[in-house]
Amino acid sequence: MSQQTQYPETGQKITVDGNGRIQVPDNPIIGYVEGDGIGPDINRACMRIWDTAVEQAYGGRRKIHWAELFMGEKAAALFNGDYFPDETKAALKDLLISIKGPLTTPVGGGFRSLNVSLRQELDLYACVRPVRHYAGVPSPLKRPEDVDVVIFRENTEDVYAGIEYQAGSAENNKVADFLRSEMGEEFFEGAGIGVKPISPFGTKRLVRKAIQYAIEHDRESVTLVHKGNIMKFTEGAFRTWGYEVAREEFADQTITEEELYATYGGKRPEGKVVIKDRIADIMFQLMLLRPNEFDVIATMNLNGDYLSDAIAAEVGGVGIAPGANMSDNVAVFEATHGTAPKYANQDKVNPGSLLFSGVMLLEHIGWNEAADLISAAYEKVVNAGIVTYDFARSLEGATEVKTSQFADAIIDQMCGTIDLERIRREREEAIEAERQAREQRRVVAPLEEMVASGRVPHTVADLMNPNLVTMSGDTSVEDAMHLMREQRISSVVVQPTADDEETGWGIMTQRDVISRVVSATKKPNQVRISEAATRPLITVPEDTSLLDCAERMGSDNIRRMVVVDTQGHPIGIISDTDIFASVEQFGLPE
Ligand SMILES: NC(=O)C1=CN([C@@H]2O[C@H](COP(=O)(O)OP(=O)(O)OC[C@H]3O[C@@H](n4cnc5c(N)ncnc54)[C@H](OP(=O)(O)O)[C@@H]3O)[C@@H](O)[C@H]2O)C=CC1
Ligand SMILES: O=C(O)CCC(=O)C(=O)O
Ligand SMILES: [Mg+2]
Repeated sequence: MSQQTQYPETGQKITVDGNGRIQVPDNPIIGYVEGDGIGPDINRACMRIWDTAVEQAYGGRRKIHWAELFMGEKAAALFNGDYFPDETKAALKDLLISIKGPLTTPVGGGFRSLNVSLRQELDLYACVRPVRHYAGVPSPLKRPEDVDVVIFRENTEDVYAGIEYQAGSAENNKVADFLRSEMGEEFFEGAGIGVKPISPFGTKRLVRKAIQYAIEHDRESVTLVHKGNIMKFTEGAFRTWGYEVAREEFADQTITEEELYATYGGKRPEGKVVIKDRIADIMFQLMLLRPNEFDVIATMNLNGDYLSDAIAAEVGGVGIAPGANMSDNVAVFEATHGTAPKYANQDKVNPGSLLFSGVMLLEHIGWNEAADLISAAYEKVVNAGIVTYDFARSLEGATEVKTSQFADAIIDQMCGTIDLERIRREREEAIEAERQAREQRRVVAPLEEMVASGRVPHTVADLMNPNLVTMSGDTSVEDAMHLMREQRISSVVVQPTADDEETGWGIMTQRDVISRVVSATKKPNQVRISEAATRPLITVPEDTSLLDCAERMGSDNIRRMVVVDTQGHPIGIISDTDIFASVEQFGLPE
C-alpha cells in the first residue's frame, strides 16, 4: 500500500474459500470512500452508528477495522488530479467489501462518471437496490408498506458503456458516415451518437443473480423490465435472454406468468418463482398503483437508474434508499443518491441511504444482529418524529434534527439511553394541540368575517362546515382511516350500499373505528365502513334555526349533526363547538 492508502494493522482481510464463499474474521478490514459533497457528513454519522451497533450486538467480540480509500475530489487532491487512483481499485478488489459515499460527475462533458468506471473496471455487474417502507417514514402513497422490491440493475452495459461520440468530432463524423453510407440509416445532421450494447452474457448473469436472490429469499416473482417494443434488439433481447436463463438454469424453481394462469389457474405453486415481464413505461405507473404485484425486478442500466429513484420516492425518497454494486465476490455498497452539493458540510441531510447500505453490508457478512439493531432503532427514532429536514417537510409535528443529531438519537436508542416513548407522547400532544387550534380557527374565522360584514348567523346553514366527506359504504375502514388522517377529519358520512338501502345514510367517527373495529380485534382492511357506521344518520335541515338545533343537541345528547338540503342530501356538518363559538361571539340565537 502507498503512503495514502493504509490498512489498519489490527484488522484481518476478508477472504474467499474454495466454494467461492466469503470468510469473514471477527476483525475484518472494510474499505470506505468518504465521497464528495454531503459524503463526509453522512459518512461520519453512519460510521458512529455502524460501530455502535457492532459493539452493542457482540460486546466487543467483533469490530470493523476501517480502511480509508480514496476516490473523487479527495483522491484528486492527494493523487495529483487522479480521481480514481489505481491503488484504490486494487484495494477495493483486495478487501472484497467496501462502502462508499456519493461522487460528483460533471454534466455534458468533463471526466467520466467515477461510479460508472468503478462498476465497469471492477466488473461489479449487479446493482442491487432494495426499496421497502419503514414505519413512520412519510410517503405520498396510501399504503407504502405495499412497496417491498429489490431492483437488480445491470451495471456494466447499456448507454452507460461510454460508447458516445460528440457532435462535430472526427469520431462522430466517421460513425455517422458509416451508418449513412454502409447501413442506409437516416438521422439529422450534427446529431450526437451513443451506442447501447446489451449482450446475452451481461443480461444472463444479471438475471441469474436476480433469480438466485428470489429463490434464496423466498420471493414470489422476478419481473424483467424493458422497452423491448421499441428497442427490439437490445431491450427486447434482454427480455428474451432473461426468460431463457430462467428456462435453461432454473426450470424446476421457476414458472412463467403465462404458465401461472394457463396451468395453475393463477395460484402460484409453493416454492416456485414466477418470471414475468413488463414494458418500462407502464412499470412506473404500476409501481405507484399496484406495488404489491412486484417483488424482485431485473432490468438494464438506464431503466434501473430511473426506476430506483422513482420507487425510492414512494417510501421516503433517495435519502433513505440503499444499494450495493456486486460481482460474484467483490461488493461496494453505496448511497444511491448523489452529492447534493447545496447541502455539503451543513450537517443537514438524511444519512439513511448510506446507513441502510451499511445494514446491507452487515447482512452480507452475516452480522445480522448488528444490522437488525440499526433497523429497529431507526424505526423507533423516526416514529418518535426525530428526522432530518427532508422527512420533516411532510411529517406533522416532527422534530427536525441535523445529520449528527439523528445519528446520536439512533445510537442512544441502541444503547437504551433515550426515552422515545416520552418524545412520541410529546409529539402526539403537540399534534393534538395543533388540531384543536386549527378547529378553533376554522370555527372562529368565519364568525369574525360575519361580524365584520354585519351579518348574524341564524340557521345551521350559516354556521355549518361545508367540507363534508362522504364515502361509499363499500369502502374499507382502512381506506377511510387513511383519508381521515390525510384530511384531518374525525368522521365521514357513509353512503348506503345496495345491502343497506333500508337503513340509509350513516356516519363513521374515529370513536366508531375504535369501538367497533379496533377493540373488536377486526382488521380495518377487512371491514367495510357500512358495518362500522352509526345509523340512522342524525340530520338537521339547512334552514333549522340555531336555537332549535341547540335544543335538539341537548335533548338527544349529540355533539354533531349532518346538515341536509331540501332533497335530504348531506351538504355540511354542524357541531356543538360551532354553536358554542357563535353564542360566545353573537350572544343567544333568536
Ligand atoms: N452514486 C453516486 O455517487 C451518485 C452521484 N450522483 C452525482 O451527484 C451530483 C448531484 O446530482 P443530483 O442529480 O443533484 O442528485 P442528488 O441525489 O445529489 O440530489 C438531488 C436532491 O435529492 C435530495 N437528496 C439527495 N440526497 C439526499 C439526502 N441524503 N438526504 C435528503 N435529501 C437528499 C435533495 O433534495 P431537495 O433539494 O429536495 O432537498 C437533493 O437536492 C451529480 O454530480 C451526480 O452525477 C448522482 C446520483 C448518484
Ligand atoms: O455516476 C453518477 O454520477 C450518477 C450515478 C447514479 O445516478 C446512480 O448510481 O444511480
Ligand atoms: Mg441514479
